[in-house]
Amino acid sequence: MAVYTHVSAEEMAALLLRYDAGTLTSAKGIAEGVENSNFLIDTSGGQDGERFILTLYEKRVDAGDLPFFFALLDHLAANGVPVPRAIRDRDNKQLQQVAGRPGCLIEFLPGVSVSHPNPAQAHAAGQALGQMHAALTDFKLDRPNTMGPEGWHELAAKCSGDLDAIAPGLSVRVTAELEWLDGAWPRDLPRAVVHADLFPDNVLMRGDDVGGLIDFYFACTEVRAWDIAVTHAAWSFDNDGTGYRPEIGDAIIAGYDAAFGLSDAERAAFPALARGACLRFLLTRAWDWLNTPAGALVTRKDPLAFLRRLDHYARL
Ligand SMILES: Nc1ncnc2c1ncn2[C@@H]1O[C@H](COP(=O)(O)OP(=O)(O)OP(=O)(O)O)[C@@H](O)[C@H]1O
Ligand SMILES: N[C@@H](CCO)C(=O)O
Repeated sequence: MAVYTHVSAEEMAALLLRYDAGTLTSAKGIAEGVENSNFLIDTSGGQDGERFILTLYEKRVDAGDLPFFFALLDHLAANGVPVPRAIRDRDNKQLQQVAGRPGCLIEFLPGVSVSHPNPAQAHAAGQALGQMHAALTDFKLDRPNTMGPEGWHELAAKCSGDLDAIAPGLSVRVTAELEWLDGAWPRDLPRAVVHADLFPDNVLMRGDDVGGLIDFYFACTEVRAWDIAVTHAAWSFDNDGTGYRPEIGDAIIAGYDAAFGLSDAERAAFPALARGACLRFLLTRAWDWLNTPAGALVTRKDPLAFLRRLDHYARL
């Protein structure tokens, strides 16, 4: 369960006083996620009550980047992409301090995250990613990718020999992969702001349709086709990283093609982009595996599930 910071009912009630959102009727910590603390908040607002998400930013989110993320969500929502906006309080402020941390009240979107997507859902997710990229072609802000090629080197150096405690030989494998990616990374492809973390748990489905895209806190300026590689790697395998599901991978690409499309150069670079995606999640999961505080209410994610995906893309 991702709740790193406890927020008392009194603190939540006091926060709600800043908004035209009614008074607190219930609050629950949300089980999913590993990065931030999230709470489901119900209030007496509206005709039949209103529902919100309260997010407290932890770990990898730098509070200085929050204005970028909020502007991105506002831009996407204004262009018809189903994303949750950060709500403005009566003073027009989106960013708050809650229980000593940066936090924000966010629109609640209906839908569920699927853990074993079907091809229609994968097609819809690929299409939603393409629509998001289309809507971002005129988005003017930039944010460097802290989880890009340079970040992988830094993270690998910080984990160093401890990687072998996760799996014997992992350290050598990561070093070899970094070297390969240094040579193969396609630096000349078009760059844009990308989501960079569009896992199934960040897509809220309503049946086979996309009801919402959430969790933009790794969004950054990067090779745009990296986003489709991340999404492909995240969706197209069983959760433990075995069993590539070609019908899912193909549906993701087909959905994306229908909404935005990949150039020949982007298609040619796909194996390298996908290997970079796998290394990114292997390394962040490995770091978390080795460093999650014992008392945190969080379920660590398996780094080796992305080593197995990496093996798949390396065979292409
Ligand atoms: N705007 C929203 N509307 C509805 N549910 C939401 C919303 N934002 C978050 N959630 C719920 O909270 C869960 C955790 O949110 P989120 O994925 O943003 O957390 P995180 O810790 O940043 O996760 P991750 O590990 O994927 O980076 C989601 O899986 C979803 O169930
Ligand atoms: N989506 C990521 C967590 C965010 O870095 C993972 O599953 O490892």
